[in-house]
Amino acid sequence: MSAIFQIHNLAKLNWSTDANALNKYLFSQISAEIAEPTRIALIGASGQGKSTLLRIMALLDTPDEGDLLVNGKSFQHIPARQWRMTVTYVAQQAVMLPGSIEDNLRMVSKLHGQPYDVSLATELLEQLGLDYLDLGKVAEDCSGGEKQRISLIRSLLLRPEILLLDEITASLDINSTQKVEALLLNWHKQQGTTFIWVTHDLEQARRISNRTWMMDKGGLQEYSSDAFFNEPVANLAKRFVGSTEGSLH
Ligand SMILES: Nc1ncnc2c1ncn2[C@@H]1O[C@H](COP(=O)(O)OP(=O)(O)OP(=O)(O)O)[C@@H](O)[C@H]1O
Repeated sequence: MSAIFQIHNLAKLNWSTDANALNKYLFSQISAEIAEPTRIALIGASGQGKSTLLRIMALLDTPDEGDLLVNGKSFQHIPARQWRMTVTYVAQQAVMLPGSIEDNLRMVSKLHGQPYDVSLATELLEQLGLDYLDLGKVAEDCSGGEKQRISLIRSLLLRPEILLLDEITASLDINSTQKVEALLLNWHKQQGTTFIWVTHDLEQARRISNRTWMMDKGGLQEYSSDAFFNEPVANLAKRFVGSTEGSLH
């Protein structure tokens, strides 16, 4: 049986035209395989290309070299819209579609020709503490944290096989962050959805993952989260090269 997701020798050229730029590539020779449903924390210092890698995985940006395969099929043979129903990106800055909150929740299913699951939407709104919202409210008028959670629900309604989560709790308070983490851990358990979650919060990375991918110096290293986070903090810090943002307490 094919792996759920494969990355083969992926590279993205550095767009800097500065002849003195240190590296030709933002990242290169990135390979990884997800053989079974997995919870992955993607960590690394700012500017390493974590968001760019996720966006390429969702075909929102193009790789300069290499291949991506979902269930054994290359991205070159799958229409982007179909690909994104399987590999769905949730952005850090949630963008609301025009219309109401309900329009937003319905619209994505409509765009992808899937029935709108109203009971699931209601359940997810409740689990994320959004059941107080008037669904007729203009989505654009919601707060940043509300938009973030609406956008996550919008993506979950597609029931993708792989969720790419880009710092999705960065604008949330602790209470809402806990709700998002609990919902996604439960969703993974119930639905077998793989997620790759970019976070700068190493405590969060430890809580939500069983594998850790670390981007550093243009490459990607893979670890078991148990092994990675059980190391002495000093070693961890050394591995987290160049980063001043890791916050393991
Ligand atoms: N071809 C490219 N595509 C995207 N970014 C590029 C490219 N070439 C150079 N860059 C630079 O590399 C960095 C990539 O940013 P990106 O958001 O992917 O990194 P990140 O690891 O997610 O950072 P952060 O943790 O700060 O969000 C940016 O500084 C961008 O200007």
